Amino acid sequence: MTNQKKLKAVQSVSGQVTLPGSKSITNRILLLSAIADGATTIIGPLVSDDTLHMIDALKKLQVDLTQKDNGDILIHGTRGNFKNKSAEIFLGNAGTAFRPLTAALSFSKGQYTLSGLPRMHERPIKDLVDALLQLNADITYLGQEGYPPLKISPSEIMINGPIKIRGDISSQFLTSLLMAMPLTKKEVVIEIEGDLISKPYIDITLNLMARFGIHVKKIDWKHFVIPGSSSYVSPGEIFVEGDASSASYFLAAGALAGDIEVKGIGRNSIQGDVKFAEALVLMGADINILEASIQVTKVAALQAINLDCNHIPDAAMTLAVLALFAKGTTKLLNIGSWRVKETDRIKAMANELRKLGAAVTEGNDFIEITPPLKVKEHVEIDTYDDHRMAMCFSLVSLRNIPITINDPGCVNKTFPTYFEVLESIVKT
Ligand SMILES: O=C(O)C1=C[C@@H](OP(=O)(O)O)[C@@H](O)[C@H](O)C1
Ligand SMILES: C=C(OP(=O)(O)O)C(=O)O
Repeated sequence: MTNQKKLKAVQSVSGQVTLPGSKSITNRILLLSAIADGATTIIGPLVSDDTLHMIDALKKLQVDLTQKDNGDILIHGTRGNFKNKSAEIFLGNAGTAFRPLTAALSFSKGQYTLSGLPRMHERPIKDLVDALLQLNADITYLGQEGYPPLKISPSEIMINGPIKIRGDISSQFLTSLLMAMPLTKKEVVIEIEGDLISKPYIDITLNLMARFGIHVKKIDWKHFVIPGSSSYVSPGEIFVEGDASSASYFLAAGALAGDIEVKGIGRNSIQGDVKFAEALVLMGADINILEASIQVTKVAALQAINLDCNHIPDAAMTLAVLALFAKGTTKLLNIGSWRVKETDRIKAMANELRKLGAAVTEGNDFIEITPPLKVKEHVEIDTYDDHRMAMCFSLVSLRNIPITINDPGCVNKTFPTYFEVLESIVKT
């Protein structure tokens, strides 16, 4: 039987929410700490399915990693030389674990298989593998060509001129290559072929690499120059800021139903998804971005927007649900990558918004939503094993509309305590 979360109609919300750590930052720092020189204490990491897959993988590679009682993680770096030279690694549906490990393990002179959940095996990886093959990496597809699972075998990595990589399906391919390249200790130029999507995630990568001592030169988003003869050095302690994509649900909750302060991200966040706050302002919200928190208050009337969302692909899903309560037709553009994420998110979003009464037009890389006069009550929302579908649609309840979320456990991918935190701001 389907597991369900029945959410009651809620009139208003208020209070403070402390965000869990960022998934993108946690998984990058876990890997960087594991391949750096020295010991790193990671303060405030996210503990969720996606980061546990990275943690388990590193443990399998015999990285000395300790999860402390207070949640911090201590890692003794290997300088890129994993002790275990033969492992079968399962990574669920964690893109931020699968993609970055692919390049790092290709340079590790070991015999590894990388596999995941069936959906991971439908998510493309060819552009990353093609880039690594130019370097003489030995990678073979164990299933369908272009997709996981992968077999990685030992090889002599060779660099002859710039490495070309495509970045129009996922930015995680470039992130993977960037993070692994310093292991070669050679100066390398990475050249982007075609368009690069989700650029702010590359800035997270560059920022964190710099924290570990590698300063990459970015030239017009086309070329990335990685310095030679330097290697990653642990910063000792490193703090994980709150997850900006997770923040979007509570910022939206405030805009829909009350006064909310979201703690854990703020003015100096390194995550592109803080720009979700700007999209909310376009919809009419009153937002105050402070040093370490963001405040939002209920909007009398939300306005529809027409927005290129390429820079905030994850948080943009939250806008699609807000569109149900906005005046006019909302158009979210340049979101083609939604089709190859946890599910085909354009299709899933369109299906479920229609169940609530919205008129939805889907394109290859856009979605257009016109709200109904009255959003339907007691609708059962399917979540497609996509955490963001569950979290986004839970927001409907905050406009006094009871709703049921099917298989709510999918939130474990990035936010295991999501429904408890949501409950904590509900005013009865
Ligand atoms: O690098 C990252 O941490 C991420 C990049 C984005 O993926 P794409 O680059 O595939 O859009 C994003 O959707 C994902 O949740 C996390
Ligand atoms: C796309 C996402 O995840 P992944 O890191 O698996 O790509 C996401 O969290 O929305």
